[in-house]
Amino acid sequence: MFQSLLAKLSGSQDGHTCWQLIEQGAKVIDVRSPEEFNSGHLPGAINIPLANLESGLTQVTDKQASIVLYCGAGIRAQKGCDILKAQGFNCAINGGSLKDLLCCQPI
Ligand SMILES: O=S(=O)([O-])[S-]
Repeated sequence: MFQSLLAKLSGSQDGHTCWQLIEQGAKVIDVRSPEEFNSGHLPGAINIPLANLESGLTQVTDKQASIVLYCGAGIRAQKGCDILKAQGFNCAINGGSLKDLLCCQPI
């Protein structure tokens, strides 16, 4: 509940929009810590902790690529979006929290 509220306040996209993008091939970046990532993450997500994002995004070279970032409640994901947009990745969106994304994962 608290995480969902934080996700809304962080400016994250709704989960269904995120899943549509993911199904269309968007890159999925989990900006949480490796410990958080290892305790559960979205299938296909890559882990680039927020602190490493500026230098760590070597897997994505196409600046027009859709990128969905998520974290625990959307705050770090929003910061990550801001970092990527400053680098010219204009299609980066805040997917909010892992929990919210899992809740609306298409079957
Ligand atoms: O939203 S958060 O995972 O940075 S607390």
